[in-house]
Amino acid sequence: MNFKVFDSYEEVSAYSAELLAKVISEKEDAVLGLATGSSPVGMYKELIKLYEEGSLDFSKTKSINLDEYVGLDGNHDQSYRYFMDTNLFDHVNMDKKNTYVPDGTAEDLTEGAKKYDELIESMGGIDVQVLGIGPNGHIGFNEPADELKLNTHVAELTEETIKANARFFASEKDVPTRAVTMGVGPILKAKKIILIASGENKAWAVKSLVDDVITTKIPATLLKLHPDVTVVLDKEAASML
Ligand SMILES: N[C@@H]1[C@@H](O)[C@H](O)[C@@H](COP(=O)(O)O)O[C@@H]1O
Repeated sequence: MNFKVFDSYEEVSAYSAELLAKVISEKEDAVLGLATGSSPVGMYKELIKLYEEGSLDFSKTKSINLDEYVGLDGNHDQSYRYFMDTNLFDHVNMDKKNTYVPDGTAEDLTEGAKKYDELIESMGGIDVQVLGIGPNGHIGFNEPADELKLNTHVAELTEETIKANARFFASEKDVPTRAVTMGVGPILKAKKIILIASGENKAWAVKSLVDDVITTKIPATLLKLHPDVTVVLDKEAASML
């Protein structure tokens, strides 16, 4: 794992955008594994800037997102589809039909999850996967547990994650309790991974990335098995390293 620590979130965002832009400049039809949450918002802003300056072209890229809340359709302002549209897709020349987010309203969620894995395979896998990290070490919605799921599946959110994400909803009881998430399989199969973390509340989870332990109780520790992970941090998130 390669750790990069910056003084500010702005620098974290600019550096992460640079890494992603490099992948696109080397492969114009790159498959981008994208994430939601507050961590990558600044990176998306930087990518839009690069696009507007004419130094980045998304026309041939495809994207596949990590997760989506069960029960929220793409028009709900807290759905991850809506997040991606408003934070990135609506502002760059990406063909919307090449952007994929799991369907949290599918009648048969299990079947939908299976199809999502087939879709990832049919795209030839993910060239670069962007990740945030939960304060408890979750990635996507792969929550700490005795065992983890390999493939895309429906996940129950932990109490801690519901609390952490409540800030985006009117109240805690409005936070969906389930989500469709990629399993750790497709994440670890991505050719390259960029994990972004900022703020002191991520310091504990970030610290778990540097010791000699891999545990499903802290899903992000599985990333230690991957040969090309860059962890981009501000100094608060790096404060326990
Ligand atoms: N499912 C998402 C994750 O994909 C995200 O990485 C994490 C951190 O979010 P944030 O970046 O807002 O701290 O929490 C959410 O629950």
